[in-house]
Amino acid sequence: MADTTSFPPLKNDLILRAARGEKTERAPVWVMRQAGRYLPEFRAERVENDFFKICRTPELATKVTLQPIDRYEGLLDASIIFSDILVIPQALGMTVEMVPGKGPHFPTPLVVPADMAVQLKEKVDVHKELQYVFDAITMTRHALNGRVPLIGFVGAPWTLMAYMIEGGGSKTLSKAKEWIFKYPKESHELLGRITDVCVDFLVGQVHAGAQMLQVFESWGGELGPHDFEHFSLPYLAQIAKRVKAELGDKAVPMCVFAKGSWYALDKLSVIGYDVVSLDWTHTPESAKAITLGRVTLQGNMDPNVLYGGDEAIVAAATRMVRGFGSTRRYIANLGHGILPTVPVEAMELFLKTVHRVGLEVAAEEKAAELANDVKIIG
Ligand SMILES: Cc1c2[nH]c(c1CCC(=O)O)Cc1[nH]c(c(CCC(=O)O)c1C)Cc1[nH]c(c(CCC(=O)O)c1C)Cc1[nH]c(c(C)c1CCC(=O)O)C2
Repeated sequence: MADTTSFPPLKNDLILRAARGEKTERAPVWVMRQAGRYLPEFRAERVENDFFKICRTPELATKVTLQPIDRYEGLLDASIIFSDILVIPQALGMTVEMVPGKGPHFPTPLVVPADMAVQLKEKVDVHKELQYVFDAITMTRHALNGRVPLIGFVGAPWTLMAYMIEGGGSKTLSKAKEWIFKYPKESHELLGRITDVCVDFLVGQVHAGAQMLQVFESWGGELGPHDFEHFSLPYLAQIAKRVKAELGDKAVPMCVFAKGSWYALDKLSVIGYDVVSLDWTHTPESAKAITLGRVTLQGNMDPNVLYGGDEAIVAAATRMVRGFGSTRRYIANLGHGILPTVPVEAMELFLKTVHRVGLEVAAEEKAAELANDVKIIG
């Protein structure tokens, strides 16, 4: 049994403090999909091993999780466990393949509600189906040696339901949407069943060593405001509340990323998450005005800026950190995952710029505070 009781002490807790709303010396930074195909060392690993084999082999998942931490030594303030949101449909009994160059593929997606009874397990024991993720988390926590915190994650119920019905990526999500409009009751049943697995899985990840959690509602923005409120938000809320209740004093900060759901930002800031991750359709000013310090904001540079050359990267990253502010309730990130063909140097420049500007802004804030104190005393 892996040791989940005595992890090495944490040397950099910036992201945890930022998530809890405590002051930080500078904005912490990490990048969604930071372990992945833009890294030559990851591509080399993929020549040897199938995607889900890496996920299921704790030694390999640990190795790949650490690749960006080692390459960008001192520049990343968090690691995220190497896995995929689609391990939950697998745990529910579905077959998912990762087709190189194409993405995920379900050979037998759910077509009509009656398929649920045939294809999905009534009860999922996450310790039986997903113990390999827990083992990877525990092993990675030890291997990280306290350098940065380790983030665990799940896909949100609507996004997972959509994959399970579409059978893979889709431009319109018309099959998944047909379900919510034609079979609303059965859709809620499916969302509820996925939610139960998400909750058990997140709780298990924390017991295994995850120090922060992120819920990916990658297809949130495919739903309009009304449907988001019915088919996404209640399940996101349930996940935060149930995970925190089950963990009690072991609870860790939780982050929600509902890509495209700009209209839901106010509601997302009151459903139990500590952090709301933003895509690039928000300005820092409007996001701050809507959330009013109730949550920490994370994000949100357009990942495509990393194709724009040095000047564009420095300009956009600077604008982002200056806009959000560096020392309170902010975690720097991209507005979605880093893309597979981004040059490794572009990522490095992004991280270095966030550090440099973050420290500058922190120093300016300090100087302004001092000036204010002098005024008050004087
Ligand atoms: C929607 C989604 C998926 N997976 C994920 C999401 C939510 C985030 C988002 O919206 O981008 C989440 C995810 N996927 C992966 C991670 C862990 C690695 C990390 O973030 O550093 C995480 C957090 C590895 C991965 N997941 C996948 C790869 C590439 C697979 C390969 O090597 O062939 C990696 C490194 C495959 C995957 N997995 C998925 C897709 C659509 C694809 C193919 C397209 C793509 O690569 O972006 C589903």
